[in-house]
Amino acid sequence: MTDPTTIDLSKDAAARAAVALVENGMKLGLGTGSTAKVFVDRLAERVHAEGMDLRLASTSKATADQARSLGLVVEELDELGWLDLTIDGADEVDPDLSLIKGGGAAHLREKIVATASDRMVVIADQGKVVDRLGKFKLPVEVIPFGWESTRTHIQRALAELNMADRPVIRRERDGQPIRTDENNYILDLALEEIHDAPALASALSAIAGVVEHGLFLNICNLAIIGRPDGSVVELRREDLE
Ligand SMILES: O=C(CO)[C@H](O)[C@H](O)COP(=O)(O)O
Repeated sequence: MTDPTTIDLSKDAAARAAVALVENGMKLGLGTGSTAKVFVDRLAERVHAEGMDLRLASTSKATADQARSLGLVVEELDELGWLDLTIDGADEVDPDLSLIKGGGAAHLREKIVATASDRMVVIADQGKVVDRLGKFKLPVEVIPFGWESTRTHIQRALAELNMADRPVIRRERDGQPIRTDENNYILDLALEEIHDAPALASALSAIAGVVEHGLFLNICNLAIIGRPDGSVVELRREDLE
């Protein structure tokens, strides 16, 4: 576990390294979360300092608002078509560059944007690197209509994979279910260890009412892991192949 006092330095190191990957003229996807927020801050500094010409799409309303507040122009993904690069955070990164995302309830748009990009780069602190996915609760975005039936289907699917859990609906402080940018609910799955992520991903995707789960498999090309001393470690997909 990373010491919380050093996390911001780690995030800043990862964000700065990611900003260095951005080239003038790129179409760029902006992620969501506290690490992505640092990246957008650093990106805006570089864009203004160098007069860079970028076209940007966002994975959430929150990031779009932040970027616009910093003087960046954010367009709809469909106006840009295909992106060169998306830079985003993650909740867990394993040695195969498989990810859990959705801690910020944005994984649906995050997955759409990342998979509409030539490359996805993850930025994170060391605390996100795990040997096996699953300690972080796996978020699953579901349609509000019939969500309790959807939860029952998820529970049955987990049982068939020898995983036991009763998914918990994510709530706001006032007790209301949180709503995603697409107005859906989030169910969080406390699985502890995911032994067969592709099987779990397929099982979840096959359930009516599930919009998207937070497993990102074979999507991330590079993970930049920031360290408190300002250095970074890079985990690359090419090194795995
Ligand atoms: O998936 C996400 C949002 O849905 C975030 O990228 C993930 O939760 C990491 O966030 P942070 O950088 O704040 O730890």
